[in-house]
Amino acid sequence: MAATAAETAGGGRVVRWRRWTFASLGALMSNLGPVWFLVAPLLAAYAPRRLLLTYFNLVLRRRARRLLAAVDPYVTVDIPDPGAADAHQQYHHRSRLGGRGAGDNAYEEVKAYLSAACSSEARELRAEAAAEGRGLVVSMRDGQDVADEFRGATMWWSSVDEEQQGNTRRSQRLTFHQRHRRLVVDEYLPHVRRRGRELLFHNRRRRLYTNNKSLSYSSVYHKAWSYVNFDHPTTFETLAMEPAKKAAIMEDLDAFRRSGEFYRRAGKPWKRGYLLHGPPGTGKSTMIAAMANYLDYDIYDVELTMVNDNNDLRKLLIETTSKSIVVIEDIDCSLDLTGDRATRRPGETRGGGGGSMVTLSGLLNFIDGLWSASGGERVVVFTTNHVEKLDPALIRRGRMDMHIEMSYCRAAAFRTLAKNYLDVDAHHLFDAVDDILDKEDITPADVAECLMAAKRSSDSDVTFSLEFLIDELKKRAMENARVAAEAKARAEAEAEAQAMADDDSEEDDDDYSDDYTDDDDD
Ligand SMILES: Nc1ncnc2c1ncn2[C@@H]1O[C@H](COP(=O)(O)OP(=O)(O)OP(=O)(O)O)[C@@H](O)[C@H]1O
Repeated sequence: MAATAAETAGGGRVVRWRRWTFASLGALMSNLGPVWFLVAPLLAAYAPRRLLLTYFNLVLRRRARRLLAAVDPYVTVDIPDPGAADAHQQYHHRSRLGGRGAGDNAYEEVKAYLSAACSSEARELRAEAAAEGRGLVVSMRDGQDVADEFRGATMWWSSVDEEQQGNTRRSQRLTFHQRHRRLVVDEYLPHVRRRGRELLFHNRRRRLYTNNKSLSYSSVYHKAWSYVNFDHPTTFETLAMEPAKKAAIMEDLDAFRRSGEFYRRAGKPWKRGYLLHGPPGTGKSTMIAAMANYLDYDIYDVELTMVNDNNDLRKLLIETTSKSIVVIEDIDCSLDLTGDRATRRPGETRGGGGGSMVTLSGLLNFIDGLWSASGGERVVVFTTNHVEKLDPALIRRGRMDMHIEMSYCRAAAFRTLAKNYLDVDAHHLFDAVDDILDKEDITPADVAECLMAAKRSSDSDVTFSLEFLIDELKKRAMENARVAAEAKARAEAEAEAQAMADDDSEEDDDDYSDDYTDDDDD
């Protein structure tokens, strides 16, 4: 009974506690009523999901993946758009600067590859104006797939847009069977990028760069090069030159272009040097344009007088890109070829005024040495009107691999100019023109100028144009003869004056030695 009373007393305490607890909870709930109304469904929906997710991540994920692989054996790789406002432009900026940062170009390269692949495959396409270069870039519309066969394996590509933190992120998605994983990583993706790079390179607009004046201080905003788009129409076909000589140059360029592997194996920089020499107007600049068009290269025209010193020259040349022609025109005028300017005081040049401190050895060291480190293919062209003035160190073989003499216009070169300007292959007046050109040294520039003038006078009359040309050539021949005669007379007069001056000085010496002897005698 006592026990019962105690139990009753204990039960009463419990009941009281319970009551108090429920009463308190009731009060709390009634206070939190509206909040609870919101929180309760969230708790109900979220907490178990969260718990489930945590459990899945900790315990089941690996097993689920293994299970999934058995069920779905396909692997996807996303190549995301780096998201730059103008990624295409960036591609060109980076790739033209020697391929630095090339890792970021994967998206553009894949897009270019797919542009070629998908235009025949996908049915819903998007065409955008190329940021650089010609025409349109065709790509897949979102949700479109294209299949690409590679070494017997099928790869699927699709273009996907995904929302990420409020931004739309575009990727090119590659899907393939997991058994092709090695093939994709080792061969297919490198193949896609290589082909894409080639397409982008081919599609780009070529450029003619000129160097800006070097600053005496370094500035991140200073651009070493400025450029314009290069659209020169000259080709080897329109270049007036002996056909055999022309063919030899084209063969040499072809061999160079194909020899990347050889240069790599031999551990030599992949470069080739050409020395173009000949009188003004024989087509040295025209030849450079023809080479650039033939090789599909950019041109870097280096004005050495704008370069402070060897260090600046090095910085300048290191920024030139692969597949380019680096040109130094009139090398005999731009450099002191007989002495090393490094021995001069800063700011002192041949004439004593301020100017470039680039030395021949600086230029040669760079061409021979440092470029090997930067890789890529480069053609170096020096031009001069006076090959006889050049330092042998500059023109020795191996440095300047091919010496090309640009000569006066003879019969074969005239045929090309007649075709270019008059669109004619044969004419009875050609023999008369050949006669003059065989005897007289007239440059292709002069012949071209006469043909232009004739064309302006009578647009379609070939006979009139050739007669006009013959008259002009005769006048120039006479003018040449007059200039030559004057030069000869001047040279003879100078020689005579020199001889007289030598005689006088000999007489003075004799007088002086006589006086001296007389004084001695005294
Ligand atoms: N071999 C050539 N073939 C076709 N056109 C030529 C040739 N040579 C000269 N010309 C014509 O003459 C113009 C001047 O020639 P170009 O500037 O190439 O000569 P250059 O030898 O470089 O002269 P310079 O030494 O004065 O720079 C060219 O724009 C071109 O129209």
